[in-house]
Amino acid sequence: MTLIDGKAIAQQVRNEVREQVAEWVAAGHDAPGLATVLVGDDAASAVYVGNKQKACAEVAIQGFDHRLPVDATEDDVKRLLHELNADPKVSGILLQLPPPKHLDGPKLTEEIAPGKDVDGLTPISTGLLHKNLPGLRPCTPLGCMELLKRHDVDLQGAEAVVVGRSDLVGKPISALLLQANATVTTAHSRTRDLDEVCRRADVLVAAVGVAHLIKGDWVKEGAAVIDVGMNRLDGKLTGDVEFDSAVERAGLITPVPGGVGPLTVAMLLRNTLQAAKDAA
Ligand SMILES: NC(=O)C1=CN([C@@H]2O[C@H](COP(=O)(O)OP(=O)(O)OC[C@H]3O[C@@H](n4cnc5c(N)ncnc54)[C@H](OP(=O)(O)O)[C@@H]3O)[C@@H](O)[C@H]2O)C=CC1
Ligand SMILES: Nc1nc(=O)c2c([nH]1)NC[C@@H]1CN(c3ccc(C(=O)N[C@@H](CCC(=O)O)C(=O)O)cc3)C=[N+]21
Repeated sequence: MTLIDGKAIAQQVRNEVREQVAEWVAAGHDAPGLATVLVGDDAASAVYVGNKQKACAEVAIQGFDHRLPVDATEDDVKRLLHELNADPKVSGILLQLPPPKHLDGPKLTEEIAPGKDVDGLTPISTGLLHKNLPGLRPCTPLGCMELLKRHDVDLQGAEAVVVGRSDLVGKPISALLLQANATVTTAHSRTRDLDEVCRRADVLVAAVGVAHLIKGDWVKEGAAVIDVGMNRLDGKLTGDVEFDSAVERAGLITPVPGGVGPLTVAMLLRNTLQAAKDAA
């Protein structure tokens, strides 16, 4: 059994991005810029945004940290997003989700210019993904693929099961696995016999948000298990997979924390550099 070290792989990716940013700047271009937009004062979201800004600084991407009050209106957010769309120093824009309840996150996301959509969540980016055309892909799904790639997991003809079908995670992961020639099943809350479906998986991705939903004996012997879930259980961060029992059967598995999470941030940096290059 191999434990996937997400922190170490994320560090490798960040080192690569730092070198590529340095080359880009040395060639006479402006440093790429990432604008994060946080509406309200949700503590967890503030931590995530803070991590993203720190990661930018580390690779010499310019960070623009925008905070709007919890009572900001739809027009306030749209106005800021439009300003950022027009600002040549801003290569990428990330609207932290979810916003306060009175705002519609997916609808506001649509205001982001497709070329600056480093989260890969606008309908244009989604369309490009599903047509396998060049574009910006969502960061967490990219991070999952990077982990599989760096561990040489053969996806050709592999049985992949993704549990979860959200626009942010489940659906785009399924699309990327399909493009990599896996045979993909996307399971969700209405899926019958979820345990049996999971047992088929050579590659099992859990993106649900229910602590320890996926039991150890649902894991096929030797499978690669990617746990995207981030759940608080008894004050501790834990995944969607019952790790202690799954580890007995998996060939390869991500821990939570220290698995997919760090890759999400690293892929955001890579996307920001890509956006800057595509805009030049
Ligand atoms: N590591 C990282 O970087 C990131 C981690 N996350 C984490 O990933 C998890 C998923 O996030 P997200 O996709 O946004 O969550 P959503 O709540 O948007 O989607 C959850 C999905 O899981 C399905 N589901 C819910 N309950 C069950 C069940 N009992 N059995 C089978 N399927 C079920 C839902 O099905 P249905 O569609 O039928 O309702 C839905 O498709 C969360 O824990 C989140 O915190 C999210 C983003 C990044
Ligand atoms: N527009 C938008 N884009 C996102 O990508 C987005 C979002 N909104 N809203 C919320 C989710 C969640 N998310 C995480 C990113 C990194 C970690 C992460 O770095 N986790 C670390 C440490 C976590 C900790 O210790 O608290 C780990 O797993 O090791 C977790 C979760 C991005 N999201």
